[in-house]
Amino acid sequence: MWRTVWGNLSASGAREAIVTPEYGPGYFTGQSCVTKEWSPEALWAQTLAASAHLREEFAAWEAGRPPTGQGPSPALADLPAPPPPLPARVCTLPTIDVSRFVAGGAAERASLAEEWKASLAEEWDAAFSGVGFCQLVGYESLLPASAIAALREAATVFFETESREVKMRSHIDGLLGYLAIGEENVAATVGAANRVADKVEGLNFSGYGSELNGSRGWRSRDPCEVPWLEEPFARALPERLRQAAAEYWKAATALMHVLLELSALALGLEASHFGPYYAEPGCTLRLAYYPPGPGEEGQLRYGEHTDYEGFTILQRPVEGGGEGNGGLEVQDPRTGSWAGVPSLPDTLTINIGDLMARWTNDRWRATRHRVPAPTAGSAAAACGRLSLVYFTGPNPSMPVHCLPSAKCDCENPKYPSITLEENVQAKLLAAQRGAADGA
Ligand SMILES: O=C(O)CCC(=O)C(=O)O
Ligand SMILES: [Fe+2]
Repeated sequence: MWRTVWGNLSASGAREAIVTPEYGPGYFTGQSCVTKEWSPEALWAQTLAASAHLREEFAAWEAGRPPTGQGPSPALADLPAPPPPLPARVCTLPTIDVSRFVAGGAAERASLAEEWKASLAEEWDAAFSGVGFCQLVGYESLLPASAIAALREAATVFFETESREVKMRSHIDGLLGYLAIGEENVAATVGAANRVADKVEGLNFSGYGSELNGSRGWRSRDPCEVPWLEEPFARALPERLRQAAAEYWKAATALMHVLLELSALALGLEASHFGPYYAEPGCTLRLAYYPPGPGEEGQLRYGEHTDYEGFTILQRPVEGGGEGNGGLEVQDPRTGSWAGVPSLPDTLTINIGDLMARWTNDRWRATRHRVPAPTAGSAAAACGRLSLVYFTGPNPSMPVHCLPSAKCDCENPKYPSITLEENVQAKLLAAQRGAADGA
């Protein structure tokens, strides 16, 4: 957990010095974490060399005494420039094959060999306790390639050929429905707003309204129905896209329920543990279209962030993960360096959101990720990129607190209970504040 030991290091341009038991001390600037390009060793050396005061604060923190909050330290003005950023790397995530697990219904899953299930559950737990991401294969019996292809095709036609006027018929409030370029600066949700808003267009389908757009609650009485199907913003979409999104929603929801059973087993809980929380789940399907071109100086396709909810089911185009190709990158939380994540055909990427990290008492990790701009003139910059992002989450108004599992150290919960709605709203407010001060 990050701890602030001393705020307002204004002499160095940093706002906070932070110390973590795992990664050592470092600095946050007003807009982004400069520590992310520094190795823990370099940070440690720089910090200690730069400020005797900070050293005292760190010692106080280690000894359990409160920080003095005094400052600024003149020595910090002389901080040497950080070392150059580490080159981006390509990282391979654990690949998990769920074909046997998803093949039948709950009864078939219950009859699978316990040893085999335990080993699958262990892989699942290890992926999310480690990097916080995995690549999923063998899911097609629930989310068939045809549902993916139909939605990719209809969404590509929408984003690439419809006029702004047609798109804006589905615009609501910049949160649900259509989002134009310039409406999101997602890095503001982690206090690292970029100078220029993200170069992305979006189409968000959600089962819930929110206070922010004046309509709260589950939109459908029947949880098997697609809750947003009759909403005016969905009705305003080309019919082929509305239907393709509805088919994808149903299939991805079915996959989510089975992955929740696997998650429960992985955390040492009854397979059905998550059922009541997900009867009217707080899911959002986000279609994200990143137009061609490198963007402006300082502009990303989608800035660094963690997802807000349970786990995310991400369907990406096939991409190599190389530097400058404008695809997904994840951050190594120990060093802050970024690595591209290749995407192979018939593979989904699954990652943990904040709420699930909190629900597991931080056993599972919500890892920062981003989509940088492609290099100017590259083949990647010549094409648009489409992702189908299904954010899964429990009923937005059901409080979640540390899961009753020894694996989550439930005797020592780190956080009070919270609802999905509160968590998401806190992030949105942070984003608004960050966007106002930052970008
Ligand atoms: O487009 C991608 O690969 C990632 C999108 C993403 O991280 C998100 O929508 O939260
Ligand atoms: Fe994300």
